[in-house]
Amino acid sequence: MARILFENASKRYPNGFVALENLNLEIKDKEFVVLLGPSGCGKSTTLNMIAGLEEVTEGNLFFDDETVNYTPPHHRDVAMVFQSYALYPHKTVYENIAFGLVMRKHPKDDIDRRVRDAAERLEITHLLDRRPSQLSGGQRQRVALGRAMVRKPAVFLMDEPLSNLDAALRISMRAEIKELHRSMQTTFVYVTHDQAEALTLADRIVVMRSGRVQQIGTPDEIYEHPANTFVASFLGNPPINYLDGVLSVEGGKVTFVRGETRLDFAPDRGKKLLSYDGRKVRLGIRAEDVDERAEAADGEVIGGTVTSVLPVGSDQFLGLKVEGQELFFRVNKDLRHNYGDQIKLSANTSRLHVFDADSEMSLIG
Ligand SMILES: Nc1ncnc2c1ncn2[C@@H]1O[C@H](COP(=O)(O)OP(=O)(O)OP(=O)(O)O)[C@@H](O)[C@H]1O
Repeated sequence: MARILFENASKRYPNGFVALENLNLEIKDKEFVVLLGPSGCGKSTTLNMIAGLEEVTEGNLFFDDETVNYTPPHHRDVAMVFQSYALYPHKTVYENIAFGLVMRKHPKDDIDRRVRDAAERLEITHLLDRRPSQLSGGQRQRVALGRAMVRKPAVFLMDEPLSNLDAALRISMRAEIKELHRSMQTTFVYVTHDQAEALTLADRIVVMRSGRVQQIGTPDEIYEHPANTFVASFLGNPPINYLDGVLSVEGGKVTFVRGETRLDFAPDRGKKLLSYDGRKVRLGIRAEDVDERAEAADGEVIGGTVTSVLPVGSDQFLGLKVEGQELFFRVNKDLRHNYGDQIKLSANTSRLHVFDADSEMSLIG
């Protein structure tokens, strides 16, 4: 059992740089939490603090009800898988997986049982006598996972474990990591800058920027209700589009206005905006939240000139110049468009996002 709790926790490196500021985060027992954010935002620092590789310089870190601020790594019951795999090159796969248990002086037959059990689950039994140099990247990654698995840790920490793999393997390994979490019934904390990885793996995602948490929530909450433009932009492919304009409220109807473009918010969205008449806002429209109908209703039309048509399998990315700004949408590939065409798309107004123009915080939560 392991619940992890950061309470007002900060990390100041010896050179004075504050890599993490006032983190308050509870990771529940058996939860799969993904720390997501751009390079340098403090993800690895947070993970290393859980592992005990970095000290908490302010605040507290608890495992269950005990402070572990000063508990050394080997007393924390955590196992960590790194991006680099960190395998011993001169040891066989078997010896690599067994290493942690040998160091802890486990009985030989127990070690053998655990190594073979992990190898079987990871489908690498036939590789047990090989050395790391004789393995593919995906196989090395499995060995690194096996080494962590045999320890049966209370907390499993992973720092970008898939980023050295090619795209196809990354997707299949994601499924394996998810299955591993299900079968191990252990707390997982996973670091990545890859939004797709976070959305597929996490029970909850912690979005970070410059050492500060931006939002904590389920993948759905983060995607559907981004707290600010940073979070909104970080998830979505192609990224969310923005148009700056003003809100107009008339007779209970809330409309976004920018030049000729007028979009009426669907009532459920609009009711949260009734007090914002005249407010300068940044409208967010996700790439997939448009469709093409013969007649888009008034208050739903996004019209513009086609600037690019990029097929991506069953869909296409469509560049559209709207009010002097280039927006990108994802539409069905069967829609035929050419560069320079004047077209009208219909916005799904129940899914529009709206942010304050200055603070960039969501106005609809
Ligand atoms: N030992 C250190 N001394 C000073 N600053 C450090 C040290 N280690 C990391 N930093 C800084 O702290 C910030 C956070 O680093 P961290 O490794 O946690 O980022 P990250 O989000 O994991 O990034 P990446 O995805 O690139 O690994 C960075 O700006 C980094 O330069």
